[in-house]
Amino acid sequence: MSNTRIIAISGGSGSGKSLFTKTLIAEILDEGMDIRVLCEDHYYRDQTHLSMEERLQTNYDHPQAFEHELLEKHLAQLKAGETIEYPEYCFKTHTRLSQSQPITPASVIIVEGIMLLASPELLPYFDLKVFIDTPLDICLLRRINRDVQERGRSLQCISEQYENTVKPMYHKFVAPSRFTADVIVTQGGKNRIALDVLKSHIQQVLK
Ligand SMILES: Nc1ncnc2c1ncn2[C@@H]1O[C@H](COP(=O)(O)OP(=O)(O)O)[C@@H](O)[C@H]1O
Ligand SMILES: Nc1ccn([C@@H]2O[C@H](COP(=O)(O)O)[C@@H](O)[C@H]2O)c(=O)n1
Repeated sequence: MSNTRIIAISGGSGSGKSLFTKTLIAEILDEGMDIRVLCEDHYYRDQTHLSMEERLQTNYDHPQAFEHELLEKHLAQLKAGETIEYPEYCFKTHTRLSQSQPITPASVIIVEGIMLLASPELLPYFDLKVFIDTPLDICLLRRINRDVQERGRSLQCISEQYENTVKPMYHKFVAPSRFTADVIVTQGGKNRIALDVLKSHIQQVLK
């Protein structure tokens, strides 16, 4: 049986999943531990066959927007001690890139993403499920800054997407998925006590 432990970190867009995960990973790697991180965003479906206009119509906040079949396969492979080819995704073109990156197995794998806990097919892979619970207005403010600076979006495009898909899908899929979590974290990516709790859990697992 595999000793690999998979930790899922979920929550709304802008809730602080990436910051929480990056902080955790940096501190754990500093201590020389064996850990990898996967981001659900890399598993958005490829859309190279669609026009830009069609890509802009896609609902990126629905579980079907992700190729969860591939993520599931990769989690099974990592558990089985196999190396995976981790896809790359571009938020500016809304497509998957042609290159991928090999990721070798490790004792602990952290996966972060909005729909992880809303996807029943993925739940059996997770040994620990964490939900970052941040009020939606704070998520939106953070998302505006990030999407303008890093994802090449205009304010108009951000507000239309928020009204049409991000907000309704958050209420339909993401918010209810918190009830599947083992741990709920408030205050986003800067919750020092939650980071310490997760770190000591991982240290226990790796003993
Ligand atoms: N507790 C926090 N306080 C202030 N800013 C935060 C906090 N958590 C995250 N952020 C910032 O908010 C933005 C979105 O956070 P991020 O971790 O990328 O969210 P997610 O991965 O959930 O979409 C980033 O610029 C991040 O640095
Ligand atoms: N082509 C895409 C793909 C996704 N999005 C948005 O990204 C959000 C999820 O990523 P986080 O890092 O913020 O968790 C999701 O809410 C999608 O709306 C996009 O805008 N374009």
